[in-house]
Amino acid sequence: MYTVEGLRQRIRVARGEEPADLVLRNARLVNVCSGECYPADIAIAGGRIAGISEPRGTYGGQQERDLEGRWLAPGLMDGHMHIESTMLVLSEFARLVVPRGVTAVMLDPHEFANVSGIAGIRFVLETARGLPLDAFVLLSSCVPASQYETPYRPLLASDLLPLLSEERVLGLAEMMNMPGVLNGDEEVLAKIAATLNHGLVVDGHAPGLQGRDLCAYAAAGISSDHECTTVAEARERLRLGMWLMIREGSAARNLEALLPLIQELHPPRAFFVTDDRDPLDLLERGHIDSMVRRAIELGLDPVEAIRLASYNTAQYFRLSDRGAIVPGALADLVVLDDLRTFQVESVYKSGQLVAQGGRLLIEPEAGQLQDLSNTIRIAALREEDLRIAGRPGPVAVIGIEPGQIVTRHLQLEASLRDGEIVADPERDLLKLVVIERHHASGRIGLGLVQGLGLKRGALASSVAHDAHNLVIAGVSDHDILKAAQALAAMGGGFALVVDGELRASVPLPLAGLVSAAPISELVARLRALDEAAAALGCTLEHPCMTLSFLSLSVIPALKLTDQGLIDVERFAQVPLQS
Ligand code: HPA
Ligand SMILES: [Mn+2]
Repeated sequence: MYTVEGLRQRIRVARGEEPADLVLRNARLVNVCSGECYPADIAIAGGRIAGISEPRGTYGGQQERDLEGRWLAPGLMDGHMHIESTMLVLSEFARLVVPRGVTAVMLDPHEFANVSGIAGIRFVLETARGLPLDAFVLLSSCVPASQYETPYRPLLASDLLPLLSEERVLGLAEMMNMPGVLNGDEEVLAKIAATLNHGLVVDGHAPGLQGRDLCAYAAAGISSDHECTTVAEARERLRLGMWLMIREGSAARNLEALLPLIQELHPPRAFFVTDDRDPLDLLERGHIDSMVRRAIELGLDPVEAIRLASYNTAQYFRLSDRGAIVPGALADLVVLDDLRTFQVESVYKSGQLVAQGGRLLIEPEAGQLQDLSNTIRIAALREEDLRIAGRPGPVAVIGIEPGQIVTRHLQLEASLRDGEIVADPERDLLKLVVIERHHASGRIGLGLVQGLGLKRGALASSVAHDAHNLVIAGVSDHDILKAAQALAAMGGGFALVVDGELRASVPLPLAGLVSAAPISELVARLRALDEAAAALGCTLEHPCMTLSFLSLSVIPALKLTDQGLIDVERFAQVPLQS
């Protein structure tokens, strides 16, 4: 909020007519606007940068700090992420990433929106207050992701319209419904038009789109894409004036493949995003800081790497008062012991020292956690509800691709017992079920999956993109049922059941997606579950992450939802045996 008084103070401080609140002396300023690094003093007033002078210059301040020649960079920003993938509430997320230099994130809360509708989006807006980082929201554009998934309730343009005026809302989130755009779907275009009329941005999600369809997608006002996996795709989008979001998530990792294009074109319309980082990855690899570090390791100029994680992101979202160390900008600053390895010594948010030596110095407000618990509502189920009648011959099987969210569409010989299709652990064929959990309808999708490796028991998750019904893979119907009941009792999360007993679990009681627990506790339980699953033959490093994407009906090739088996390439529901 600008005031006459605030502007007047900044002018007088910049002219040296009154002391700054804080002067950072003897810095090596990383200037993302000019592309240079040079010695400077920085005068800060009212949380913003007032003036910049030669080192040991004439600015004086109420507080002064000699940075002793350390580098000073703008605060880092993540231009597209889902807080739900971290399984943390925003206050715990901030505790982890602010000491790494992150001062702003742009969130798409579509997981919360699928489970709790508008209340889910408002939950994120509420818990974004009082944090030492700025959490912005882009409104979830595709709830449900497709007509083949059943969320708590669909979100219409009329639902989103009131939120477009919220201060922290920057636009419409990833428009996954490409057919809806190209076919001129009324609801889809109404959401886009309302967003553009508010002067806000519309994020894209256009894997594989090209040529005239990509032109049409861009002509509809969609201005970015984070789904590029090749230089050719990225180049085509840059040529059309779209902004290139370079993604490095826990599963989808595109930085290394796309960096040669950045080194060739140095495009101003590109910036870093993580999309989905799980808590283990956040702890072990880091956040956007790890992308800056990796890009520099791969040969990118450090100033350009930092610009891709700060200034460019701010420019895309039309946030002209952040992303660079220039007069008038927010004093969101990162002090670095080393530029090339991006070793953070301390972090300032709006001119306040908020982190030093890897620790947060202020206690983030947890925010009132609106009641997003008790969101698992399933009907009373019996083992006979899980039975699959079958006959000898081929059956459709979802083939897991380790480390990917895409799957293969397999046709394998069915294993039968008494006229029923059953799991066959010797062939790594498990039964896969998706149980509708929003309205206790009793609807169940039934299928088979290969690639988990589990030889006994059942693994269950209430994180099941995007509608987040319960997805469970298991050897016996008894354990599958017990695992569903265990999830309901926890209010959601992950559960591993063997011989009817709960062997390991990770409670995620907020919407069945997130926990308010500290990351250390969450990571300990995730690791214990991974180890217990490995002891039962599981071959994937993080099986629950993989399990959670087996129901996503917009990512190829074969997926299972509460409505049944979905051939994503044909975009049609298909039988197990044709
Ligand atoms: N991550 C999480 N949710 C999603 C994605 C994704 O990549 N695509 C569609 N929904
Ligand atoms: Mn999702």
